[in-house]
This record gives sequence, structure tokens and C-alpha cells, in this order.
Amino acid sequence: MSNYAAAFTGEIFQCDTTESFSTDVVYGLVVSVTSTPSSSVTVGGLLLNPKVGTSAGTLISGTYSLASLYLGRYSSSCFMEPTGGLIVSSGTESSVECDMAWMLETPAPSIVSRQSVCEPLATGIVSIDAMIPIGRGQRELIIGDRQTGKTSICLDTIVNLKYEKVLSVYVPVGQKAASVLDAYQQLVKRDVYQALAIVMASASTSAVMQYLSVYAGTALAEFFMYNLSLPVFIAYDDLAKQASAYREISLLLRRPPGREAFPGDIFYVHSRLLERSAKLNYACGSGSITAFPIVETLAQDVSAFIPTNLISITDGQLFLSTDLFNQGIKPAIDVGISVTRVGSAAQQDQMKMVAGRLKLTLAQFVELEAFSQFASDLGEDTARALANGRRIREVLKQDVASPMSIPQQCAVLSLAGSGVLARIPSDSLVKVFLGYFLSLPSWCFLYVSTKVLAVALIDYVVSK
Ligand SMILES: Nc1ncnc2c1ncn2[C@@H]1O[C@H](COP(=O)(O)OP(=O)(O)OP(=O)(O)O)[C@@H](O)[C@H]1O
Repeated sequence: MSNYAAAFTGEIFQCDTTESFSTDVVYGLVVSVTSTPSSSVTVGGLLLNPKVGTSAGTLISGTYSLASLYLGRYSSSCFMEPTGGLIVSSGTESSVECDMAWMLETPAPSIVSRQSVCEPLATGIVSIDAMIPIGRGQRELIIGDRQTGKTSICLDTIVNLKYEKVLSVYVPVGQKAASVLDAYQQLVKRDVYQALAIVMASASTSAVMQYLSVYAGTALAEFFMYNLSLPVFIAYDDLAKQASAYREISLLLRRPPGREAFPGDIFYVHSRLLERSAKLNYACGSGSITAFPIVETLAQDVSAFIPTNLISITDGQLFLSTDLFNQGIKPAIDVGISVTRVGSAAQQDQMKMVAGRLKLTLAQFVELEAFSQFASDLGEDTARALANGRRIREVLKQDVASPMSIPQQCAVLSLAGSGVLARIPSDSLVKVFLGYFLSLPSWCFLYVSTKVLAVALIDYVVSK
């Protein structure tokens, strides 16, 4: 665009349509303003609703307003487009009352308005809550190849957060609309829709929508964090697709390509997004945004450009391994290379007591198991350590849609640590025992100790 000298980055402009019958207005977003030595200004813009036609020579006018979403309390349970249009709303039309316009791009909270991560965010997944705990306000990357259970971890966390009174925002980027709808229906069936907002830019939408959707999702999360002081959880599924959409836009804007043809500012695109997740201090309302950005790798290559960028921006990563997934160890979290840099400060004391040595025990077991493949006869101690490790691994296996509360997790892990599970003769019976154990009503534990109950249940399972 030329002769549009007053433009500023992030401004919304509008242009005339070429279709005489159309009453729609075409809106766009200014993304670059460059001036040449001859003092002419060239403006780069992205059309937000390109289905309505425009052509060369179209008259453009600035609106002097920044890209914003109109949000209200209704937004806590809506299924919307990045531009704010509702796809599905759980309320009636009269309940859609907008409180304020919230800018898509806002500065991240300053250091003064933050506090360090101090409250735990329970995912309901034992291996995460015990060994890689997450705190409210943390950014934890979920990284792994395709079909390794990345989305399932986010959806299970969203289900568990319903019990923790945390609002969830799910931002699927560049996925099939049918799979997003499927995930939405699963969540609705599990009664989560009242505290869940979805901002969807499916694979059939333009690269512009896919690029902007993550900012729209964050704006929605910020609206609740700042205005209602709520803890919010946001999952970006996935940022590699958003980066590809941004690459497409940048190449069309003739920006110089860098490594893997991504533009030079791709790190800034992700860092300014993830810096908006924070734990606010008491004076600012104590709200928080916890982010789970997902990134897909190719052949477990974590040294690719986008994964390395995201690893360095986030406060830890959950690495999902294809090998573990294929061996039936689900969730396939590779505990050896998964880390949390801040969450352990927020882990519950009772969990610290039962899971303190779990990561080390599991790492020693994996090493021992690898070496024992070559040994013909094993010593008694080694055989016992191997059997114990196998049982712990069984305990850590968890199906989708079966979140466990923190007291349940502590009870199960204390049993695994105390050696009670050694009474179970085969590994396959561990799951059967756990099924019975977790279905016991909580009042049972008031009268009988956990260990006595477990021993009685094991005898029952073995006798069956
Ligand atoms: N803990 C689990 N137990 C059993 N099945 C699981 C578990 N986690 C994931 N799955 C199954 O694995 C399959 C892939 O899961 P999911 O879609 O979450 O993976 P993904 O990595 O997000 O995939 P994509 O690369 O397509 O985004 C699904 O069929 C899901 O039901």
C-alpha cells in the first residue's frame, strides 16, 4: 500500500470492496511501515476477511485503532474465531455482552507486577505432578513427534482444572476443523465447557488467522487474569504451525528469509507471546496465566530451529517419546530429558515427600534394564530392583480421560515406594489393583490405614 503515511503497526485499516453487491467491509491489519530515501512510505498489510474481494487500486483508509477483541464474561465459555466471531456459544444471544475491547498485542506484565511461581497447577497426570510439577504462571513446552499424545495431555489437564477452578483456553492452530470439533465434543461430554474457551483457526483458514489466533487466545486469557484475577491455563496446539503461517506471510511481504526460511524475527514472535504468561503479585490481583505451548518435531529432532527457540523461551519441557509410546508406556513422557525449571518450588509438601526420589529411582531402573538385557543370571538385589522399577512404571501408566487428584496420587506413590506392590505377582495385575484402589470411597481411609487397605485389596485381586 502506498500514500498511507499515517499508518502505524498494528492499526486496523478498511478498504472498499470491488464487489458492487457486497455490503461487507474489508478490514486489514498493518504489519510493516517502511519509508524509502525518497520519503515515500510503503505499508504492508494483512487482509482479515479475504473472502470479500479487493483489487489493485482499492481505496484504503485507516481507523486509528489497534486490533482488539470485544470480550465479556460470556467469553469464558465460547468457541470463537481469532477475530472474535462466535462459532459456538453455550449461552443465548442476549448473554453475549461485551465489557471491553482488549488489544490482541499487549506488553507483557512488568517485573514489578509479577511474583515468582508459588502455587501448584495440578494436571491430574501422575508422572507430571510427581516428577515434573507445574506451577501457576509457568510456561512448559510439550514437545514430541506426531501422534505421541501431546494434545491428550492438554485436554486431560483442562478436564482436571475444572476441579481446580482454573479457566482454560485452548488454541488449536492449523488443525482439521473435524478433529477440533471432536476434541470439543469430548470436553463437553466431560462437562468442561463452562470454564473453557476455544479460539480456533483451522487448517482451512488463511495464514493470517493462524498467525493471529495465538495472540487472540492470549488476549482472552489476559482479560480474565487482569479483570477477574482468575488463574488461567492456555494451550497453544501447535506453535510450529503458527510459525509456518508467519513464514508464509513474511515471504509474501518480501522479508528476507533466514534459517529454514523463517524470518529473522520469529524468535521475537514467540517470546513476546509467551512472556505474557505470568503470575501476578497480590497488588495486581494474584491472577496467573500458565501456558502449555506444543511443538511437533520431526524424527525426535529437538535441535530444529523452532523447537530450540521455544526450549530457550519456556521454563521447562515435557518430551514425549515415540519409542515409549510404541512400547505402550502412555503418557509417553521421557522423564530423563523432561524438566521443570520453576514448578518444583510450587510442589505440594505431601507430594514432595512421596515423590522426592521417584525420578532418580526411575532413571536407575531404565539404566539397569538396559544393562540387564546382556546379563544371563541376575543377582537377587538386581532382580528385586528391576521388579520394583517395572511396578513403578506400571503405576505411572495412565489412560486418557482418567485424571487423579493429588491425594490419590500421593496414596498410590506411597504404596509404590513402601514396597507393598511387591506382593502383586504379575505386572499386569498392578493396573487391576489400581482400578479397585482408586474406586474406593474416601471415607474408607478415615478408618483403615492405606497400607492395610492395599494389602487386603491385593489379596482379593490375587485370589480372583
Ligand atoms: N495416555 C494415553 N493412553 C492411551 N492412549 C493415548 C494416551 N495418550 C494419547 N493416546 C492416544 O494416542 C493418539 C494420539 O494422541 P494425540 O492426538 O493426543 O497425539 P498428538 O501428538 O497430539 O497428535 P498430532 O500429532 O496428530 O497432533 C490418540 O488416539 C490418543 O487417544
